[in-house]
Amino acid sequence: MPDFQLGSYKPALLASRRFSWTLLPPALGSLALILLLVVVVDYVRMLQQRRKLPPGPFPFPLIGNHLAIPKVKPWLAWEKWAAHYNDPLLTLWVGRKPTIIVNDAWSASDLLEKRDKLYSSRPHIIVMGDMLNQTETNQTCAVYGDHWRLHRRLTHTVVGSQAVRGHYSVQANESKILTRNLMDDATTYVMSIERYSISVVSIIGWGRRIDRMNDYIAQTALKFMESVDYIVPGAFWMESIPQLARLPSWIYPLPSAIFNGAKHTQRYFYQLSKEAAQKPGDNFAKTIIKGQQEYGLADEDVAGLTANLIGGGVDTTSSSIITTILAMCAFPEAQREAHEELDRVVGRDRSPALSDETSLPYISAIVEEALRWRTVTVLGGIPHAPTHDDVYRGFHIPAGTPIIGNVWAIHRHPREFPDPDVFRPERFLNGPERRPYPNKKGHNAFGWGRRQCSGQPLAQQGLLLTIARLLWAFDMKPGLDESGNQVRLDVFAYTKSENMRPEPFPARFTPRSEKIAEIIRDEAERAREALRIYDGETKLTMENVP
Ligand code: HEM
Repeated sequence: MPDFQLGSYKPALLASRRFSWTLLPPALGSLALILLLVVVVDYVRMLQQRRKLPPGPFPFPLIGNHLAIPKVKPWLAWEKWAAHYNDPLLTLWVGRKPTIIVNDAWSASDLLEKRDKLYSSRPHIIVMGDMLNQTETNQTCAVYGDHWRLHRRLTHTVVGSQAVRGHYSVQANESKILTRNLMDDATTYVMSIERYSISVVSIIGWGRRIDRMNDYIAQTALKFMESVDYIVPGAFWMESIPQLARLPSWIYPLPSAIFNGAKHTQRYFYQLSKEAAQKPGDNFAKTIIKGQQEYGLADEDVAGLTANLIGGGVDTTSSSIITTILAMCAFPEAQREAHEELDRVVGRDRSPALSDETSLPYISAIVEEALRWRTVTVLGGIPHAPTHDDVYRGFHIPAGTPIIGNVWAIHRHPREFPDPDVFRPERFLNGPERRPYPNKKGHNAFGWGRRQCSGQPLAQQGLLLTIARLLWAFDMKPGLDESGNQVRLDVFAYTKSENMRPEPFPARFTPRSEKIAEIIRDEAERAREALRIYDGETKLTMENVP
């Protein structure tokens, strides 16, 4: 009779000087049996834990709901699943661990705003965290604690509400150039908007203006931003089975390829910051490099702090502007109201200025509605996680559980936003269309509680001044097809990225008068002169970084 006990085989195997194949099948059998037992015990644990968690699809052992999670725009399915289970909270098993998806504003606020002392950490993230070497060194992924606080404080010095007043003229000048670019060539309006967003943060971060869209840093930045999709549950097997990330590279080369690439990118951003520190004038990189020793920052921390200006601020801002253009083309009555307000407050003989901001409530409402209507960060950026176990509505939420706000569902809930796909700035005016919402702002485009977007003041200031200027300048209309007919716009045609934006659509930007066209040209020229102090090239590339 073969012996199926691994324990008794071990000495036999070791003692045997010549390997005997006859021993292998029973040994493997025993191993398989033990593994099976481990899996069964673990599955029983999962199922017991599941009984105390919010509802959700039934998980498989080891892989949980990995196969059930749609690989494209999963937020659409989660909105439906929450309705199916009749609960705004939904549990998904990413491998052996639960993730909670929150599908309405009030539950999200209960957890992430009212209990923000508990829910302001981040879960252990394998790909975007460990693989990209960001778990310890980047504010976006760092766990709640002193190191994260230091990062947040430093970021605040450059994009906090006080600091951003100092960036107004850079944003205003770049938006004047953007307006002229749209007037001159509507076919490249998306690229012009991206150049504008990158240039603003590049000047603030490294003191260097981006003049061309094919600029090396701009292109590197755009590539860098693609990593935002690494966070979507179900995107990587490694997230479901973290052990895969520890396999030797000759078996599974992906983890080390990602890690080495990330280290290289961090070296690049560090060197870029060191280079910027030598420039005349102020920039964020200079401040951080100067304080590196005093704050005890590793080179990777410096890279993270500076690169976050791009990672956080470029795609988000560009996509929100493009969304607003889509809304203006698709909902001309909102555009008419905006023009009426601008004509009344600003007139057509000068462009809007900082002092007009408080007198343009409808334009402000357009910005808020655009952030609500098609929120760029459709899953609220990066998941939160509680630092301790918690009980909410009788559910037991273990420490470290990823909590994802499904902003797609939250911002389209008909209770808060009737006819949610209709663009109605009136929702954000203090009139009858304003519905109760758990926070004063009336939406969560910038996240929740202590973790909410550090760059919000910069983003809001830039969006308001840019949208006001574009609306003052142009009649925005859908582009024309080959037969000269206006194209039909699809307000649901959005990319599948977690930082979503409209699929490309043609648009026309017609100056609202001859005089306005003249002002656009004149202001752009003067803005270009004012920004000349930030001109300059860098020889540093990813290929030659030391
Ligand atoms: C329309 C523009 C923007 C939107 C919609 C947006 C949205 C978000 C969201 C949803 C989060 C996650 C919040 C949470 O976890 O609760 C976030 C975090 C963050 N954002 Fe933004 N963001 C924008 C612009 C910016 C800009 C301009 C910067 C910097 C220049 C920036 C830097 C950051 C940083 C550093 C974090 C991490 C905060 C932390 O974990 O402590 N963002 N953003």
